[in-house]
Amino acid sequence: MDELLSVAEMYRADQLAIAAGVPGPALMEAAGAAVVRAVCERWAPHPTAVLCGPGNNGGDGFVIARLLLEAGWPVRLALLGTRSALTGDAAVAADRWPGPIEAADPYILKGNPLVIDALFGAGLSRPLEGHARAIVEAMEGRTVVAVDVPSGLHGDSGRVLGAAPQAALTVTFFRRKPGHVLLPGRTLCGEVVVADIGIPERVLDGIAPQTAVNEPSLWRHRFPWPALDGHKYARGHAVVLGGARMTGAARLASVAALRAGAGLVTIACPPAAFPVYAAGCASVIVDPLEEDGAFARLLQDQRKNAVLIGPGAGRGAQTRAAVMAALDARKACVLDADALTSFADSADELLDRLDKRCVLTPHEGEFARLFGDSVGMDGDKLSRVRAAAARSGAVVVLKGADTAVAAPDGRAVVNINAPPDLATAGTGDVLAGIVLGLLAQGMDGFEAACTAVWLHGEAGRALGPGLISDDLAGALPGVLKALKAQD
Ligand SMILES: NC(=O)C1=CN([C@@H]2O[C@H](COP(=O)(O)OP(=O)(O)OC[C@H]3O[C@@H](n4cnc5c(N)ncnc54)[C@H](OP(=O)(O)O)[C@@H]3O)[C@@H](O)[C@H]2O)[C@@H](O)CC1
Ligand SMILES: [K+]
Repeated sequence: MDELLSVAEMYRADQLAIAAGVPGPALMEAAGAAVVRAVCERWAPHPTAVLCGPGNNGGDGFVIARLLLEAGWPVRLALLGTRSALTGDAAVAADRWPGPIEAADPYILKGNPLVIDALFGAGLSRPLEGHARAIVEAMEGRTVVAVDVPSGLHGDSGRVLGAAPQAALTVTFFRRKPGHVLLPGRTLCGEVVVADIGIPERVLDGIAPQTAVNEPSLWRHRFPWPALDGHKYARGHAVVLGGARMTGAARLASVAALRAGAGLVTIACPPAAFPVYAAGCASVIVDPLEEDGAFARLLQDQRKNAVLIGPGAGRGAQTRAAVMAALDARKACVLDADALTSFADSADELLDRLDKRCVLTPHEGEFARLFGDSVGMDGDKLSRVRAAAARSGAVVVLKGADTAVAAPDGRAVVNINAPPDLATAGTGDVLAGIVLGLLAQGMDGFEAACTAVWLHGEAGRALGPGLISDDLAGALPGVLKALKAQD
């Protein structure tokens, strides 16, 4: 599993490693050596400027400078702050640096050296200002290797505090932090290498990380592959509420639910729209809702076990009533788009009714409308999605290029396989449909959401540039086949 450790958890990992008998200076030496290894694998000896900060990130810098010098590289080292202010492991590392210590001024970057950015790492505590900021800004346009994180990037949030350089390579230690995968951090890090510095894996038992990169090892063992003696009803009967006008959305979702493995999919729609839906995918059942209350009656069929409401549903009382009918019927639910926005003025009415079999799939705008009052929009993506899941009791998928998924019990993942080509109309409807198809097959809400987000990203990658949302479901069989081959 690819855990993501918060800054606090990373400090705890260091402490537990030291308590287990790995000396702090050995960790710093290993960290520096790992950076040098990664640098030497990518560049030939090259004039290099190592910029060291006042803490242990700077200590890593002193180790790096010494090892590069020993390897025959032309190295200059500059320190932000004074040598006498260095303490602990960083002071030990500085003692072992045989060369001069220059002041960290932009002039040290003259001649365009390779820059090793060891100014600030996990200990960044406030926005960069003044001198620190000036030296970070002077790195712009140069080849930067970041130690742990690009200085100024916060390891928990992925946000820039003041300024941060664009790195070509970031070498971090033991495990990545959320800031390496959340935007804009992920972009600023460039290539990320995770180095083993001798922290024993078992320290994770004492940390019990709740955050991970979304990858198949988290949920593959629960994927509902059809059984040889199964029949279609064993694979669930999913229902999609179709709207009167924006009919494409429900059609995209229904096909995606089928491709994700649902045994049957029904679109329930206004009678006037029946011809449009019926002319769609032949594998989808279309059921016109002839009279008031017809949707609730349709859901009385116990075999219909999962419901999607939102894509193209229209905003307002009718959609709110449909959501309440699905919740009253105790179905597994996916609520997306208009189903979320319809509760913008009465968020608590919805949030008080949800449970962990409900999956909400908002983008940032929908999230703001539903959770703006309870959770707020100031926190980073991971904190907000976690708070939203805790508030609602539901699984929340906060979409974007760095989609994050949280369960009400505190678990969360960040998804990293989605290509930018997925930023096109209708792809959210497909995602909601995949979640629906997995819920119908009995997957639990959090696992269904994580699986769906990953499958959606892989389908996007398989198609690449030029993809439109109509293509995505058709790419799922190839993605599923490759996933199955990993078993
Ligand atoms: N055993 C270990 O622990 C290992 C740790 N390792 C390495 O240690 C790094 C963490 O080291 P760290 O905790 O010393 O923090 P670090 O990032 O160097 O910064 C702290 C200093 O910066 C200062 N400062 C902060 N923000 C500032 C600002 N905006 N503007 C100006 N100053 C600011 C802050 O000042 P203060 O907030 O105290 O006033 C303090 O002086 C980690 O990223 C990894 O590289 C590896 O060697 C593996 C083993
Ligand atoms: K750094």
